[in-house]
Amino acid sequence: FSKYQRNKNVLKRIPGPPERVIIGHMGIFMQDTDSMFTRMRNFSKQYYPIYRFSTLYVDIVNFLKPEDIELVLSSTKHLSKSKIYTFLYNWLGTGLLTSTGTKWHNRRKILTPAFHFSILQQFLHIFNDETGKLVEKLEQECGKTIDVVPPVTHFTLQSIAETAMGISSIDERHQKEYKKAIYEIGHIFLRRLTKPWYRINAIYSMSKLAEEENATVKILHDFSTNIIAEREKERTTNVSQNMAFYSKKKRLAMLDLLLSAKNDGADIDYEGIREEVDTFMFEGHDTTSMAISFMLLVLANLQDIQTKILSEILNVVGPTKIPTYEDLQNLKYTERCIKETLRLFPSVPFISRYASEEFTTKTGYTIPEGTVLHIHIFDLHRNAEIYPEPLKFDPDRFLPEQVAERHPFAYIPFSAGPRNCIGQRFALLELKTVLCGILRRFALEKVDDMHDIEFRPDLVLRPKEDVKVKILPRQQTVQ
Ligand code: HEM
Repeated sequence: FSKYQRNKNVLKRIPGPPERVIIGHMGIFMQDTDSMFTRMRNFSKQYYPIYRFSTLYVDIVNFLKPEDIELVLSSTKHLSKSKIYTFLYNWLGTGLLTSTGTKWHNRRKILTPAFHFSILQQFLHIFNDETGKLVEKLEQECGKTIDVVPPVTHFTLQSIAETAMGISSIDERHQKEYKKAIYEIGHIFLRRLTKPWYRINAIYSMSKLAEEENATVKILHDFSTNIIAEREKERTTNVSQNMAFYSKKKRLAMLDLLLSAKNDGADIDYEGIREEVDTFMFEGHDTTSMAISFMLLVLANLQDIQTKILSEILNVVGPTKIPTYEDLQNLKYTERCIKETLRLFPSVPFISRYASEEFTTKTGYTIPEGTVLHIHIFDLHRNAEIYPEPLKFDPDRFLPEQVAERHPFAYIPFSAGPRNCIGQRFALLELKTVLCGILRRFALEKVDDMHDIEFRPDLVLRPKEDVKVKILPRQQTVQ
């Protein structure tokens, strides 16, 4: 890399000379995607608090300071996602994650009630049942070291299918195919991203990679189409039971809400429903799966934290009782540990927007319209200026008095502002439920050091290798 100024208008210090500009030559794109994650971390350190990454075809400004991040995320002007999200269109269409403008606004309005707390309360028994099944599965692994990601992913996939989609279960074969396709689509996305010539649709569509993408998307779409068909069948054959399931206020879970909206003539057709099913199946299982897996890794590493969480669970819920919604709300220490896990291991490590008009950052740069804006959640959360000893796992960082001292945009695992994560309360509830189930039955022991974990670039924060934890039967002596 050479560090120099390319286009004075793109990133302009006010006052003073332009700086902090990296020009990427083609060499970077030819390198393997493996080192990309580490390279991004190095740039963030070297060029903090803001830098421009410039290539032949795009200018990206990278934001690392909460004050600047707030400007982007809280604004109603920069709500559009950047061009890289268009690489997901073949699979996700323009569902809630990828859409813009009126379409996004209307969909968000339709879908928000599906995550109301009265709906989430009704999901709790599903989280509890699925936790029971996960615990049974782990029981067979007692005494062994396992990669926790596969069983946890099975749990989160089953949970999102049963809750948001209202499906009773997904058979093992379809689950396997779907999980494999999700890994593949992430890999294809990355390979396309790092090859500039694949930005030109005409070239990409003739490539071997596009062929691979189409085959993978077919598997993913078959999966979502089956879910919709199954739910439609269940709705017509089981009307009275369905009505009893939902609250008297007639709030519906996600897929039922969309099917009803379509039947009532709202502006959504079958394709529209499928893009949301694809979006929510993915966002609703992969993010939580990584969060739970990293949480188990942290607890296996830090016995004192594990003991304290278990102690809180035993005091608030008890040794065997199935947790109620209220119990879970009272797990305050556990919640702080979940937050600290998502600080160190944010399931979505970066997000990207498009500047729809010129603005000036708090750090003093003019960002012209059309610039791609990258927000590095991973680096923000590990910034030593904001979080002293950033690698230290310290749940007290989330005590109200400590939170009050930080900038509100210093912690954004669920993004923030109008386009924040619609599923964040769903995720917290799921995480707390599964922790209750696992920690009361098993003691987790360290295998790998949590700070030795290396990541690979993907749609979510993924480890390069397994997340290994040793599972032992718990002697419930902690009080
Ligand atoms: C620990 C778990 C989770 C984390 C860390 C997380 C994080 C995020 C982040 C950072 C975004 C912003 C993405 C962007 O701007 O590109 C987002 C958006 C979104 N999330 Fe989550 N998420 C989690 C769980 C969930 C769950 C459980 C669901 C669904 C049940 C969900 C559904 C969505 C959707 C649909 C969006 C797009 C929202 C919009 O643009 O209006 N997420 N999530």
